[in-house]
Amino acid sequence: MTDKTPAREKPWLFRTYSGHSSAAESNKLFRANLGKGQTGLSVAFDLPTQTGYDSDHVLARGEVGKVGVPICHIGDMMTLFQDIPLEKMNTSMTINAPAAWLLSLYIATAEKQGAARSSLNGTTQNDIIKEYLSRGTYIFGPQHSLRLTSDVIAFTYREVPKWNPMNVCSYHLQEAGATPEQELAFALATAIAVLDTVRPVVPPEDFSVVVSRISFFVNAGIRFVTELCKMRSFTYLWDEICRTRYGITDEKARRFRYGVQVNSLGLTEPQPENNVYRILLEMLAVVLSKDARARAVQLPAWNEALGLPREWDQQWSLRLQQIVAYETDLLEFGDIFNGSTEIQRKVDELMADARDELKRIDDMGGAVSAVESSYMKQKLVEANARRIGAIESGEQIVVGVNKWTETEPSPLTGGDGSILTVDHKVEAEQIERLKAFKATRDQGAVEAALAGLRAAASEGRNVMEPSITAAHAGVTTGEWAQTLREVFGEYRAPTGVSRASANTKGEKIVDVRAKVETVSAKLGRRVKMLVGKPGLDGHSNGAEQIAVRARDAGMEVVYEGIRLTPAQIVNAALEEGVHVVGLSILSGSHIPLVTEVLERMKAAGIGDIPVVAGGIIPPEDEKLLLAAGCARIYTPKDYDITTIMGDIVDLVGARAA
Ligand SMILES: CC(C)(COP(=O)(O)OP(=O)(O)OC[C@H]1O[C@@H](n2cnc3c(N)ncnc32)[C@H](O)[C@@H]1OP(=O)(O)O)[C@@H](O)C(=O)NCCC(=O)NCCSC(=O)CCC(=O)O
Repeated sequence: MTDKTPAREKPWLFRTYSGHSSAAESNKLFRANLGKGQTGLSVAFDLPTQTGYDSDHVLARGEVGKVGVPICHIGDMMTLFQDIPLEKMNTSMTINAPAAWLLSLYIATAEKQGAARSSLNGTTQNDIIKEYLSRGTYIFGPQHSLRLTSDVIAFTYREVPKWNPMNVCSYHLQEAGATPEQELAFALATAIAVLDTVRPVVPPEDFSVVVSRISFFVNAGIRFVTELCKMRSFTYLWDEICRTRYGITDEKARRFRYGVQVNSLGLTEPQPENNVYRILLEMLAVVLSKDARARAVQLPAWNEALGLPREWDQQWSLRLQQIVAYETDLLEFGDIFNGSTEIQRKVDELMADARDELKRIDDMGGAVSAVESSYMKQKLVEANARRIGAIESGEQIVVGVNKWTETEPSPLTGGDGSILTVDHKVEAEQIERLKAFKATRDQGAVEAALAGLRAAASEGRNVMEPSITAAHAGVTTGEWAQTLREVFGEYRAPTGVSRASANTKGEKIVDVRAKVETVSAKLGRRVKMLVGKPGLDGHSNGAEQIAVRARDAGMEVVYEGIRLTPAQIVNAALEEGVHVVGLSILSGSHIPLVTEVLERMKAAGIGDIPVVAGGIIPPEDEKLLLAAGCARIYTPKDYDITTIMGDIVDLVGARAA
């Protein structure tokens, strides 16, 4: 270093998406991560918490503490942030349908720590539109959900002014297969739907501040030059929308502020060490251009396609960010792409396509109509089908997957313990703690708080203050959500599968179609497959692609969407008279859920119908499931769906014979 070393920009926030098992375990993990130089926290909640159920609910079975931390009440939240002063932290909470509730617990916890609401920094994800399209943790219908989002926004801009009440997410759309143009258009259409909902409920003079608090959560895939251009396009388009649609004159209020997690969909199970390169390239897309730089980054771990990452795996990802920020000279430069005609050409192209798509959605009546009519979902299912088709045909190269698959044995993945496994005991222990907590509550205060919440929800008043009162009174996550379920009702989003066409090409699908005809002739009716998603996991891409391809192969397909109980799936198999059942589970709860389906099928007298399962299933679990009676297991390495279809028809054919 010399005297001439230029001043460095402040780096973005460093986070890792973490949380599992229990509040106490997750607190330990948070403090360890902060000790390693992480500058913010990103909380992963388990699926029961994300869908508004307490750990002792029947639907929570097998899911407690799996993909995140279970938070049932203020006691759990206080444990989660024990010895972490919230007034000094910048916390992201990936919470959507019950965002108002988890924010209330967070505020109540801060208040117990002696911190003022106004000091809090952070983000509640709170983007329900993409839950219908991709993540699947919605509870209520679009109108009621947007009203809750709008309540959070209208509350925070006054009471918690540094809080980001929502992150409009294009991240999960890319995980569902979205093209860069779709990511731009669908996310911006979502932001418009939210602002159009909140505009009438805030005084006009406050609207510019409200707009300035809208922030985004974006993805970055491996085509990193296009992704870099996508980020620049987002910045220009958001500025344009704020100016022209909302008349925002303050330039600062129009800034495109975004956080990032880079792509998980493209991480490979074969030769997983190569994912480190992918993650670095993807990160460059969001940090290289200063004028469109991410303000917060979290990176997936190299082994995410294998299972849950361990602390060391997360540390390796954090170190990658630190090397880019502190060892390279990146932060010493202004924008290194301004003036590049090639970059601008691509940006203009992306913006033109995104504007066309935005106009189409606007003409349909906006993002909510485009969800309800299943337009957006169908487009995503089709885009993902094209992506998978290109990998199958070899048109899109994925190193180690469809090319250069030969490999030396990896020293990183050998033996047990190369991924994190959550102890099965955590569920029972969490339920015990919940029982003990409930026993200490003032029941009168709980009931009064729930009555206050119900009244606010049904009378159209902001639910935030009553929710904070409920948090202090010891109301649980399940009680809060159940009260609102009773007022708003529940919702099932369109699957987008019935109208999506796959149009698979190549000889292999022609062979499978012929096989389906032969087996159907033998059966005397068309081969019929049930595609089921048991449990609370809402990541439905796999199930959708199987359903679409099975239909393309000539099968009749029953797919009723996410979050079904094993009992409902077995009922559907009986009623629909299917010949094969395919189950998809990505949350790690495959053992209890698949075995329950198998047992119930036996009990219902249809135990001879073949059951196949797909998901992130480690080899040891694969053995257990095959021993329990599962006919086939598919994991991310089985990327060729047409081959899977061939396999499935063979299974049905063998049974028919
Ligand atoms: C978008 C942000 C980063 C905004 O955060 P903050 O409010 O803390 O930041 P900020 O104050 O807006 O910005 C920080 C600094 O950058 C400056 N700044 C911001 N935007 C700027 C811009 N466009 N141009 C120039 N400067 C800018 C600000 O003035 C400020 O500077 P000064 O400091 O000088 O004032 C946030 O919402 C966030 O962290 N989002 C990501 C959340 C996340 O990680 N979610 C994980 C989801 S995990 C997930 O979904 C996993 C997958 C799954 O579960 O399915």
